[in-house]
Formats: sequence, C-alpha cells, structure tokens
Amino acid sequence: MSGLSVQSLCFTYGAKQALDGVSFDVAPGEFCALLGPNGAGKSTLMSLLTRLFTTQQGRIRGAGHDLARTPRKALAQIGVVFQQTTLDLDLSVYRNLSYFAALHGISGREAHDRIMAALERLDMADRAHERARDLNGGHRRRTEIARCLIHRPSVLLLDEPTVGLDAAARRAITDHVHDLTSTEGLTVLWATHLSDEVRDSDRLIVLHQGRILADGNCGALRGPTPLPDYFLTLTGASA
Ligand SMILES: Nc1ncnc2c1ncn2[C@@H]1O[C@H](COP(=O)(O)OP(=O)(O)OP(=O)(O)O)[C@@H](O)[C@H]1O
Repeated sequence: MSGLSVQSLCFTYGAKQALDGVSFDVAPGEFCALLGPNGAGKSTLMSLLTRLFTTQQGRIRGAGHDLARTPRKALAQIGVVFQQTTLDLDLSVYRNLSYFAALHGISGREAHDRIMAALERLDMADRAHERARDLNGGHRRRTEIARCLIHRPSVLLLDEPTVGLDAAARRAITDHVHDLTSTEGLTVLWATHLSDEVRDSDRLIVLHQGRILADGNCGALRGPTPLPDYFLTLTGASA
C-alpha cells in the first residue's frame, strides 16, 4: 500500500529496549498522531523512519517502497520535520528553501515556483526574504514545514514540531498540517506528548515504553473521557 507501513519494529540501545514489536499502517491522506510520554520511543521510531538509524528488526515501507531495500525511492516520498530546528539561521527563508531544492536537484524556475507555492501554503510568502534568525519560533517551524514540501513527498513525518511554541503558534501549525492531509492527500505521522494537539477525528496511536497501547480513531478510543485523562490512565502516569 502507499502511505506508511511499519511492521514488527524492534530497536535496542545496548540492553535498553526502546521499541518492542511496533506495527501500524497509516493510510494515504490520514493524519495519525503518535502520542507518548517522554521516553516512549517516539524519536527512536522517527529516526528509523527517516533512516538516521538502521532497522535492527522489522520492516518499514514509505509510499509502497521498502526503506531498507530501496531507500532512495522511499526517502524521496518522505518529508521530515525534526524536533530540533535544522534551518540555517543566517540565510533568508527563501534561501533555506532554495538550498534544499538544490539538494534535490530542483533549480531555476521550477525551484522558484515550488518554493513560493510551499510558502504560500504555509502563509509565509510575505516573509520569504526575512532572515530565519529574525523569525519567531512559530514562523521558523512553518518555514521548515514549507521546506519539507518542496520535493513533493506523499508522507510527512513530524517529530514534536510544536516544542517550545506558544498556544497560538501550536494551533496554527496543527491547523496547517491537518489542512495538508485534507487538501493535498498527504499522509502525516505527528509525534507529540501533548494530548491537546490531537483531534477526535484523528487516528491516534498511543506509544508507551516502546509498545503500542492503543490504536484507532481518537474520539472512539477516548469515548466520554477527556483525552488527557484517557492518556494518563492508559500510560499509568499521574497528573
Ligand atoms: N542513545 C541512547 N542510548 C540509550 N538509551 C537511549 C538512547 N536514546 C534513547 N534512549 C532510551 O530509549 C527510550 C526511548 O527514547 P526516545 O528518545 O525514542 O523516546 P521519546 O518518546 O522520543 O521521548 P521524548 O519525548 O523525551 O523525546 C528511552 O527510555 C530513552 O531513555
């Protein structure tokens, strides 16, 4: 299938088991929130999905391509926003995106058109020539999301993309990314430890201590229980 497919993924750091038999599929156009407390294994999973780490056990397919067997094809279909910002703060928004476009072999008019379309998509076109250092945290994040659209991936991976942002910026970014699933059909895996970023209509996967504790429609899973309470009860944490 296209979208994202993870089968029986296990990963250890020495004796520490960070992921223990993780399996799930995200359908094309689906927004899937991967909700887990600190240490759940979210970043480890993201590192495997982006091939920063090599899979020890299990299988990953991105847009139908096996990440271990055909990594270039799989990675060409994947856009990533890492937890830590990876913008060059001394370059303008536009230059950050054009550098990324060049890395993907996209140049000239084609690069310009894609950059402006991506910036417009994130309501960032009027800031194209501002220096990244001069942007607030929310606008830096939007720039990174625009950048990961340049090579036209079908799957977006976002690892706690709202860390350190205020409530309004977090809302703007979650709205933008939800919009990308409904209007562009992008498949999204959104890792977070913040339950208020998850909507009832989202697919929800709860990860804890390297294992999936729940997987399904968020509203159906939580029922009448507020999501923070459902999440805390499931993970055995105290408020
Ligand atoms: N390099 C490492 N060496 C040893 N253990 C590690 C290493 N990196 C992560 N771990 C452990 O693996 C487990 C999963 O960590 P991971 O960073 O993937 O969780 P996370 O859900 O992303 O947490 P956070 O929300 O704090 O970023 C944790 O118990 C963590 O302590």
